[in-house]
Amino acid sequence: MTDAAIDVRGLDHFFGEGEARKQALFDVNLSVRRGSLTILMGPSGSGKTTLLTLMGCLREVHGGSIRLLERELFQSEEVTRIDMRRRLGFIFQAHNLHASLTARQNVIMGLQVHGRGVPKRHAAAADHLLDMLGLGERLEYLPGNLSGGQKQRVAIARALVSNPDIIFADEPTAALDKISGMAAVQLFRDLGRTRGTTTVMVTHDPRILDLADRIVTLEDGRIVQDNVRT
Ligand SMILES: Nc1ncnc2c1ncn2[C@@H]1O[C@H](COP(=O)(O)OP(=O)(O)OP(=O)(O)O)[C@@H](O)[C@H]1O
Repeated sequence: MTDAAIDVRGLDHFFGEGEARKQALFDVNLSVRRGSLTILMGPSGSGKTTLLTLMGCLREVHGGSIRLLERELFQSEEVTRIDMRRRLGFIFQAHNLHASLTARQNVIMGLQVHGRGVPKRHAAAADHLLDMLGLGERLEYLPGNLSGGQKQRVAIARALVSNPDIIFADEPTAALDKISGMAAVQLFRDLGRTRGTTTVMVTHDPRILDLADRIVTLEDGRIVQDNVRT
């Protein structure tokens, strides 16, 4: 097994057709070490989300190569991408919790969509993660009775409960206060150290930069800075 969970080579990406065609990524090269925590930064429109969604098999790769967990995504079949997505955890700003399900049930959904595990262990796994994220007292709450930051933490627990190989997160701490934001990112770091989980996270949050192993900065669709921290 190679040390790279993700290996991006010569990646270009375009949106639109004809006159409206616009290049969003230019010759991006990035190798992400297994178990590491990488932050993607850069101004609005620099291509962070485009890169994250390409690596996360949520878009088709049109030019260049992405090897994800040793599988090539360029010219891959949709069925390969679906299969790969089962090994990934996604955390987006729009947390999309089910309004009629409790915090615990929302997290269990993260396992059921993967068809993973033994059902009677699902609740224990969900409770453990919610507890680690400071929501041990809110297991039975519906999303409508949770604050924005609490909902975001439920979404984080839902992404982690299937024990993904890679976590892709877009501004996961934006709705969180400093302490819960740091705790969530610390959890990603710990999962990297203990389980080899790789995290790639887009953020503008300066409070968590010190927790990253690497900070990659994009501008106008290109990597302009790559700061590996020791
Ligand atoms: N679906 C789309 N159709 C057309 N253009 C798009 C689409 N998605 C992104 N773009 C363009 O691609 C470029 C990169 O966008 P992207 O969302 O990846 O940037 P970003 O760095 O994530 O920005 P933000 O921090 O605002 O989320 C921008 O110029 C954007 O307008």
